Amino acid sequence: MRKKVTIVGAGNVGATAAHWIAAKELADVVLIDVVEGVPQGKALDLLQAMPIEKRDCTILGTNDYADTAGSDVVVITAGIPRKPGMSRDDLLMTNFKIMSDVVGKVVAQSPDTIIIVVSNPLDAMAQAAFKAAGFPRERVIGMAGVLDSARFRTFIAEELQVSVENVTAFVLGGHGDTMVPLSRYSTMAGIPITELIAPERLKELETRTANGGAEIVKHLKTGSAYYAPSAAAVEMVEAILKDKKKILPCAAYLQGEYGISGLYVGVPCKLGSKGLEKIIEIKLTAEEQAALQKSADSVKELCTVIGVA
Ligand SMILES: NC(=O)c1ccc[n+]([C@@H]2O[C@H](COP(=O)([O-])OP(=O)(O)OC[C@H]3O[C@@H](n4cnc5c(N)ncnc54)[C@H](O)[C@@H]3O)[C@@H](O)[C@H]2O)c1
Ligand SMILES: O=C(O)C[C@H](O)C(=O)O
Repeated sequence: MRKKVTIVGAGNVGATAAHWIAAKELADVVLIDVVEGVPQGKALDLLQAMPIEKRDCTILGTNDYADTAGSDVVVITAGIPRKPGMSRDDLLMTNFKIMSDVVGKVVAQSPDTIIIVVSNPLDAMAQAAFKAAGFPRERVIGMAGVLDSARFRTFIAEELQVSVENVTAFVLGGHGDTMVPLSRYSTMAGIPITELIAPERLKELETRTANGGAEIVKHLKTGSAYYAPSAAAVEMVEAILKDKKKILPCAAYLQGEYGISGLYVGVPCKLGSKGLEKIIEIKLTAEEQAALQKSADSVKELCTVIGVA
């Protein structure tokens, strides 16, 4: 039997995630939204691309959670995106209400599922979903680090004029201005980029990465990025469905790792069929640890505001 993935929110990120899943023939997809007609229309449109793409996936658009029953993975993208001049934190109250509404309905239909949270502000929304779901931390994971690291990898590959396949990078911390691009653990063909790119230039690439979301919002004006974010969420879905044991930076509920407790923060994680299978602890310098702590503090502030700290 094919795997089943539900995507909550049939907007830009949600519909594009459905597209990537179907294009990779990873699973049958259920696309659900509060707006009537939009998930149905987008799902039917995508379904009609399957004969052309030679992919056998069903794609169902719906407003009824009964259709999501028994999902292996649920990706939550429901929520408003930011516009120019806004920070992700400005979305907190609106998206918290949406998250609280959605998670209960998801869990009622798929009590054994693994939830991947995408809605912003990411780490606080992951924490809200975790508390609302009542699942173990292994089954509620936030997507941000894969996207932020992909942005960093893009800029490094451009800088060094090499294939993106040669570049690995890690961005840790919360998905906000305080995220922590870890140049020391980023490589080109195994060579630390700190040996290849001058420190001042590296700093510029780190800053561009940290502002990567805002750079796209400024261009788009009406919303935020969705091609790379949806591809990032689908990389996590694939790692879980195929039990790949893949190490990816994800927002996970820390219980003492990196000296942080009771909070979602981006760290390197091993993803497999059980969801979050391990948190990888890498040695940080005092400066990196302080930056991670600062980032965690800003996540905690948001969690306190919505009462999920
Ligand atoms: N974590 C990340 O790295 C990352 C990256 C990109 C976007 N995002 C976030 O993802 C969210 C979605 O972005 P988008 O560009 O797809 O926005 P969008 O406006 O295109 O889509 C959001 C969809 O959510 C739906 N929705 C609203 N309330 C709902 C509810 N209660 N139940 C079901 N659906 C509901 C809307 O009808 C809409 O179709 C935003 O919060 C955005 O900030 C996060
Ligand atoms: O920037 C945003 O608001 C959307 C997303 O978090 C991103 O980084 O692209």
